[in-house]
Amino acid sequence: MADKIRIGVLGASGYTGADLVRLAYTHPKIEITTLTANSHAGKPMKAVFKHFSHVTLPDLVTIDDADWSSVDAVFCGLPHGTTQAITKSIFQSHPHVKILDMSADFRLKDPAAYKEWYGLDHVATDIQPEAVYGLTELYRDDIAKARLVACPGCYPTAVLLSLVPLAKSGLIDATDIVIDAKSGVSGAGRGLKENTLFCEAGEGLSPYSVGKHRHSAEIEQEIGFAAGLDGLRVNFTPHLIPMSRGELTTSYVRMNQGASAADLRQLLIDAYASDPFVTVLDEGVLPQTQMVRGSNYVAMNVVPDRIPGRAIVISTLDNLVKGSAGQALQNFNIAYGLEETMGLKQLPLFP
Ligand SMILES: NC(=O)C1=CN([C@@H]2O[C@H](COP(=O)(O)OP(=O)(O)OC[C@H]3O[C@@H](n4cnc5c(N)ncnc54)[C@H](OP(=O)(O)O)[C@@H]3O)[C@@H](O)[C@H]2O)C=CC1
Ligand SMILES: CC(=O)N[C@@H](CCC(=O)OP(=O)(O)O)C(=O)O
Repeated sequence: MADKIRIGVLGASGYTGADLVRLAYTHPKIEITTLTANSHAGKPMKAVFKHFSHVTLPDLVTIDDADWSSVDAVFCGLPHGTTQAITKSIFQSHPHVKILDMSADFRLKDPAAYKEWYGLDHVATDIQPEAVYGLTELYRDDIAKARLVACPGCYPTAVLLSLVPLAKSGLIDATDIVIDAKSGVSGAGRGLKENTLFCEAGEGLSPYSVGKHRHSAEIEQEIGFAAGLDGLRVNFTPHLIPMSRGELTTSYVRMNQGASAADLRQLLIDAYASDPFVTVLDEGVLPQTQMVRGSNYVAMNVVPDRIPGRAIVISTLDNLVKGSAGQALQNFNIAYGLEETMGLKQLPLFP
């Protein structure tokens, strides 16, 4: 392998693309060669983002002007729906390129489910079977062999890391899960949206997409696989909170006969004993977004519910790092046989 792996980033003028560039810039095995944008095409990165004022990066170009033969890997931070055609084109015309997609377009295995949740026909169903769901800690072996990695959504990453081992073990009843989730505003992307304006998102807390958020489909798919259940349903309610990054999910679960919250916690400790980015906190210590901000870490814990037979599982991550760009880079490291933590070792930012 050449000393450096040349990467392109689709959607580098967006939040996930820019955070990928931020992390990749100091990665010892990466050379950033191509950055694309839509409305910002033609501009230097430092004209779009103030935090890139100190470094030299390629200027933003349109997707049509990018040369894919000069990259080895592509990270994709495009809105869902705009990802499929370009991914398929690169995948088929440049067999040496690996693609790490941060959008939702290749996460759902069933094209009918994609149509149901995203309201669009999938235009790359022929390459969908090649996509590996990029929840690193659960699919590491498949990611190592994949050319197309569909990185999970930010909420599903927090929820699934904390619940899949429990659902798989049978310690919880996978058919009775209620998830209360909260996200910082960057989760909605950089585009102008009225509910994300400072005056409208600040000093407020808003539930949204109640009973119909599209991440329900991903969560149900993966917990369903883990529990061996078809047609599983979960209750998932997201909220927008006035902070720029970070999210926290609180899952209310019913335990199967005889299990305790301590058993659930011990199972998570054992499941993630050798995973560098998953921290099961000490007994009684509650996850907070401040534990993970700006880092690839996930912090989680389990506490007993006052209602007998129930437990509360809390998980937190940074939506732009472990929830998207960081996990994509972690998957890139695995796909290229590099140390999994390369470029991702920075501790959370505090305060
Ligand atoms: N934000 C988050 O926390 C997370 C986001 N994701 C997913 O990652 C993807 C990117 O999200 P995010 O970075 O937040 O989004 P942003 O809205 O911040 O950025 C979108 C990027 O895509 C470009 N773009 C938009 N439309 C087109 C188009 N038609 N053709 C080509 N390029 C286009 C934009 O270019 P320009 O600005 O120049 O117009 C920009 O670079 C989405 O699929 C999102 O759902 C996944 C996990 C977490
Ligand atoms: C606060 C906020 O709006 N968050 C986004 C989640 C971002 C994400 O993970 O989106 P994808 O699944 O499309 O990749 C949302 O709820 O839609």
